[in-house]
Amino acid sequence: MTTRAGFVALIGEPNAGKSTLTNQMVGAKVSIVTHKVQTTRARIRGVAMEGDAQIVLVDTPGLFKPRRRLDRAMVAAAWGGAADADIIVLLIEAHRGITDGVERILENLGQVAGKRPVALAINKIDRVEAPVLLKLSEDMNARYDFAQTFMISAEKGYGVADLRKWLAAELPEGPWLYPEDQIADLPLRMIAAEMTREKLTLRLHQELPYQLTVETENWEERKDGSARIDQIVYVARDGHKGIVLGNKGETIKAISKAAREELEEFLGRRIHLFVQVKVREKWLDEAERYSEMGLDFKDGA
Ligand SMILES: Nc1nc2c(ncn2[C@@H]2O[C@H](COP(=O)(O)OP(=O)(O)OP(=O)(O)O)[C@@H](O)[C@H]2O)c(=O)[nH]1
Repeated sequence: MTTRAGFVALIGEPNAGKSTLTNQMVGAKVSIVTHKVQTTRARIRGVAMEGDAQIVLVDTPGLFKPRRRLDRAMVAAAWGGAADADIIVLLIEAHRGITDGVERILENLGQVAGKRPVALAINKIDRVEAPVLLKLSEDMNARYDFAQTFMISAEKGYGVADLRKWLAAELPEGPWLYPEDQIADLPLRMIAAEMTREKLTLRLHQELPYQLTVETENWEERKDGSARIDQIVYVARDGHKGIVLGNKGETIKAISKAAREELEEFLGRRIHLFVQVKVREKWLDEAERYSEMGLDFKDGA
């Protein structure tokens, strides 16, 4: 059997539908979809199987105009993800057309992509009429030599199977990157970490969440059908630890409770969630950890 495997980077403006598409392709709620922009900080990988191919989806943060230091790092991260990938998929919104943001992406695309194939996925086709869609497809293809154009609705699932099939066929031959029996578990651990991170984002000062990371360290199934999940929130500084813990641990307790409730609803069973907060010194300098998460801070940020 010839197997194929590789990385597919989804790039696009905030809200283009990258998380929705990842979830649709993988078949599980891997990254948390919210109506707020720029919620996806780290690259969250979902693994989609298509025949003998393993498609590792890299869900990049939205590409947007950098303002602050961390914003610039996030843009670098988004492009970093694309630069590492075997295939790039540029996701745009059908009803918004070629926005300034899309223009900016197009400007850099050739350089980042090099010889890698770039597919265009026009998303949210449920929101426009066919002539608008065809015109947009023509205009985009006049600006860049896309390997293929897909018209999809990530939300409704239209066109997603075609995209997945095409990606599978384009990926290089090679062994799978994740063992088959781990694929089901992998997204769950990420989902659990994402849920906690989302609660942290909602609860804390807006700057802080970008500087912390949540990892699911342990997942233990219990005989009574419940599961014990241990997570660690890594922060950059001692001061941040205090903020995350809150007065007498109030903040972290509230966050854990909210995350546990969402997890229980998502999984449909009882969950015992234990969240610890730890300082990872020089977290911002740990290039290795960043690249693990898909964040690349080398770009002068
Ligand atoms: N009508 C319609 N809405 C969609 C479709 N796909 C996604 N959306 C909506 O668009 C919004 C943004 O989707 P996300 O998947 O969060 O977008 P994203 O690109 O991951 O956003 P960031 O992570 O912030 O960069 C959500 O409200 C989705 O429900 C679609 O095919 N049709």
